[in-house]
Amino acid sequence: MMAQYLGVKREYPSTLVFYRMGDFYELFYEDAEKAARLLDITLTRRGMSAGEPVVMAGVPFHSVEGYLARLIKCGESVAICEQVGEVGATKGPVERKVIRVVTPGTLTDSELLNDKSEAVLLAIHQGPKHKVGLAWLSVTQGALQLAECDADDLQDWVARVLPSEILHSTDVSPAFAQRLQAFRAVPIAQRPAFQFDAGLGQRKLLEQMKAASLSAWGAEDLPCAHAAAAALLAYAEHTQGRSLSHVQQLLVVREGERIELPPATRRNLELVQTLRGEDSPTVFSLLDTCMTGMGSRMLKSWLLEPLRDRSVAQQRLDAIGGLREQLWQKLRHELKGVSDVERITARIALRQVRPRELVGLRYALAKAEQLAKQVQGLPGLLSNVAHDLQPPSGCAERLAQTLREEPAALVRDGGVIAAGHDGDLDELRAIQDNCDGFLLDLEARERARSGIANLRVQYNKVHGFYIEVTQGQLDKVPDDYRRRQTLKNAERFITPELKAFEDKALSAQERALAREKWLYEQLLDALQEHVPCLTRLAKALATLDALCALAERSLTLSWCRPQFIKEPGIEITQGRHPVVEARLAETTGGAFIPNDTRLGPKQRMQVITGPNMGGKSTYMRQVALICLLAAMGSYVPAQACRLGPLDAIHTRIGAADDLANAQSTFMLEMTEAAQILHGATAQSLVLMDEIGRGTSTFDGLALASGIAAHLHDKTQAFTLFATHYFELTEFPAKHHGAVNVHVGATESGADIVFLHEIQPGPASRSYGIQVAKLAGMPTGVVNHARHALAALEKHQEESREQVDLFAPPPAADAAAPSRVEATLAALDPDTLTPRDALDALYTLKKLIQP
Ligand SMILES: Nc1ncnc2c1ncn2[C@@H]1O[C@H](COP(=O)(O)OP(=O)(O)OP(=O)(O)O)[C@@H](O)[C@H]1O
Repeated sequence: MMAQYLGVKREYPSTLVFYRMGDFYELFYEDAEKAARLLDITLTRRGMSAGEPVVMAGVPFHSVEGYLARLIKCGESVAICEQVGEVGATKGPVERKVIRVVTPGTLTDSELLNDKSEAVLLAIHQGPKHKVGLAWLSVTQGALQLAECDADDLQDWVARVLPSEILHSTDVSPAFAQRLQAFRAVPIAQRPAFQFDAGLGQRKLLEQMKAASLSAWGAEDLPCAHAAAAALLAYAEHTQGRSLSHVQQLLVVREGERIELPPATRRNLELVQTLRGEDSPTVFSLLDTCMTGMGSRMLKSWLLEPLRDRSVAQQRLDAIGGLREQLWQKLRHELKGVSDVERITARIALRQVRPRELVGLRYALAKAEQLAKQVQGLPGLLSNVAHDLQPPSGCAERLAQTLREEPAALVRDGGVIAAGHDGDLDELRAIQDNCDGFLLDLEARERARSGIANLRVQYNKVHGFYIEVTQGQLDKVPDDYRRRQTLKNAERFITPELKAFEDKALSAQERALAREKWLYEQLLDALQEHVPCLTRLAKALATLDALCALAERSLTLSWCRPQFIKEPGIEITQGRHPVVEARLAETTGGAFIPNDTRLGPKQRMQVITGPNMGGKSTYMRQVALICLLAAMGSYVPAQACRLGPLDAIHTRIGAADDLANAQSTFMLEMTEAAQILHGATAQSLVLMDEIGRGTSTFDGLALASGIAAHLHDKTQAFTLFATHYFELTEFPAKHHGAVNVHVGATESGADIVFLHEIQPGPASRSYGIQVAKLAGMPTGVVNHARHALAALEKHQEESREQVDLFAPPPAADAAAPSRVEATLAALDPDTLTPRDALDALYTLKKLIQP
C-alpha cells in the first residue's frame, strides 16, 4: 500500500495528498506533519516502511469539506485520491486514483466557496518586448477572459482581476520573477514552460469555444494571452479531472474600455473592504441587498468594473427606473431562496453536482419561469432578462421525474432516485421493502414447524440472516437447520430457504445502489445539453437580482437618477457620502450635511481647506463615489447629478506604511502621486488629500504646489485638492481653472463646531489645537501649544518674505553643442563628393568612439 501511495505522491510533489482508506483520508510523512500543524489534528506513527515508522494523520471523509476549506484558506492545494477499483478485485491494495485536485483558484464545491465572491485562477505569461499575456477564469462562472498588457501595468491588472491563485511558467527572467514577488500573498503554482505556448493556446481556445476562428470575440491576435490561456486551461482541467465543457464564454478585456480604478482608489474609497481590511461598512456592503449569491457577485463586478461607454449604465438605469415604479418588491420576494444556478450549472458540467443541488435547481427553474412572466413585456434590458429566464424545455420535468423530493445527500448512500422512474430499481427496492414481511412470516412458520416458541429470525452485518434458538430448545431443531454460530446461551442456524432469501436480499440492495448510480449518471448526461441555456438563465437571475437590489437601495436611501452628458464636467446637487451617511444614521442618528460640487472645463480644480475633522476627506470621496455609482448604472446619493465622460478615478489619500515592501510613508505617497501624474488625463477625476505632509514643511509645501500646478496646467484633470498648507490658497489667484473652497467651522467659546458644509473661498484659519483639545489632549499640552502657536505666527509675520510658490522653474541651460553636432553642422552635403562624404562619415564615427 505504501508503494501505491508513494507512486501517487510522486505525481503530486507539492500538493497535499488525501489518500482514501475506509472512512478516512490519510496523509503521510511530510504531508501529515504539515496537515497536523495547519489543521491541529493528531499525528500518529504506525507500522514500518523502508525501516522507518510511517508518520500519518487522517481526517474523516464525511467532514472533509471543513478541513479542505481551512487548508485552502492557508493557500494549500489538495489532491483527492479515491478508491476506484472493486475491493478484492485484484491482489494487494484496491486501485486508487486522484480524481481531482482542490486548489484555491479552481474551487467548485459550494461548501468551500464564499457565495458573494468568485474563486479566480489567473495565468500570467511573460511575452517578448515587455509584453505580458493574461488569461483568467472562474471555473464556476464558466467565463474565460483574456488581456495583454505592458509589464509595468501588471500590478494594476492583477489588482483588478483579484485572483485566488496565480499560475506562471517556471522559466521567467529574473526581472520578471522580481515583479511576480509583488503577488506573493496570493497562492502561486508554477507550471512547466512548454505549457505556455501560443499555438497550443489558440488551438485549445478554438476547441473550447467550438469555433473555427476567434475573430468573433476579437481574440485572434493575442499570442501572449493565448500562451497564458494554454496553461490556464491545462491546469483547470487537471484539477477537475475532466474538460470544462461549460466554459463557453470568452471575453477580451482591452485597455481603455473600463474606467480605471487603481488599487489605491479601490482601497481609499473602501469599495469592498474597509481600510482595516473588514468586509463592512463598505460601499459594497451598503449596496448589496441582493437575495442570491449570484446577484451579489454580479453587483460586485458592476461596482469594480465600470465601463467608460455609458450605454450599459444607461440601460441599467432605465431598468431600475422601471422596477422602482412597481415590480421590485414582488420580484425580490420571488428571488428569495433561489438556489445558486450558476454554480450548480458548473457542477453539472463537471459532473460533481449533488442530488439536493439538483432539487434546488428544479425549484429555481420554476421560479425563473414565474419571474419571466412578470418581467415579460418590459422594455430594454429587462426584455433580454425575460427571454433568458425561460428554462430549457423538459429540464425541470426530467428532474422532477428522476429525483426524490428529498433525496439523500450523496448518491452512494442510495435513496436519490424517485419511485416510479425506473422499473428495475422499483423491483429491487420492493425486494428490500418486502424483507420485513418475509422474515416475520418465516419466523411464524418455523415456530409452528419446530414447536420452538421463542425462535427468532434475525440479521447482523457480520453473519447475515440467521435463526436463533436458545440452549434449552436445541433438541427440537429440525434436521435441515445448519449451524452458523455458537453463543453462550444460544445457537444460530441457517436454512436453505433463509440462505436463498439472504442472497436475493443482499444482492438486491447492492444492485439497487448500482442502478441508482447509473440512473444518476444518465441524468447528468441528459443535463449536459442544457448547460449553455442554464448559464444564460443564471446570468439573467443574477442581473434581475442586482437590478432589484439597486432599485430597493435607491428608494430606501433616497437616491436620484444621474444624467450623463457629453460635455466634460461633474455637477452634483446636494451630494452625500452614502456610507458615512448610513453610519451616522445608525450611530448618532445625526443628519449628513449634503454638499454641491461643480467642476467643468473652466473650473477644473478645487483647493479645499478647513479644520481636521471638518469633512474634507468625506466630501472628496463622496464626489468620487457618486461618479462611480453612476458609471456602474446605479442611482446616486444626491438630489441631482449631471456627469460628463470619465476615464479614471485616481486617489491619493492618507498614508499607511508599506513595511512589507520596504517603502516609507513618504516614499509611498510620492510613488502614488507620481503614478497619478503620469496616468491621469483631462477626463480623469483626481483626489489629492494632504499631499506632502509626510516630509518637512518646506519640502512638502514645495512639492504640493508643484503637483497642483502640474495637475492644473498639464494634466487638466478634474481635481479635488485638500490641503493644510495655507499658502496653497493663493494658488487659484494665478490659476484660473482652480477655486478655493473650505469646510465651514465656527468657534463657540474655546471649542469648535464643525458645519461640514463646503463654502466658497479659503478657510480663515486652522483649528488644529481645538481639534486636539476635543480629542482629549491634556490641558497643559493644549495651553503650551496655544502659546507656541502665537509665538510662531508672530515670528512669521515679521520675517515673511514674498515667495512665489507657483513661478515656473527657469528653463534648463541650453547645453553647448557636442563635437559631433558641431562637425555635422559644418558639413554641406550638396558640395561633398562621394569620396568626401565617406571620409566625413569616418570622421564622425571616430568622434563618437571613446
Ligand atoms: N457632510 C457631513 N455631514 C455630517 N458629518 C460629516 C460630514 N462630513 C464629515 N462628517 C463627519 O466628520 C468626520 C470627519 O470627516 P473627515 O474625515 O472627512 O474630515 P477631514 O476634514 O478629512 O479630517 P482630516 O483632515 O483630519 O483628515 C466624519 O467621520 C463624519 O463623521
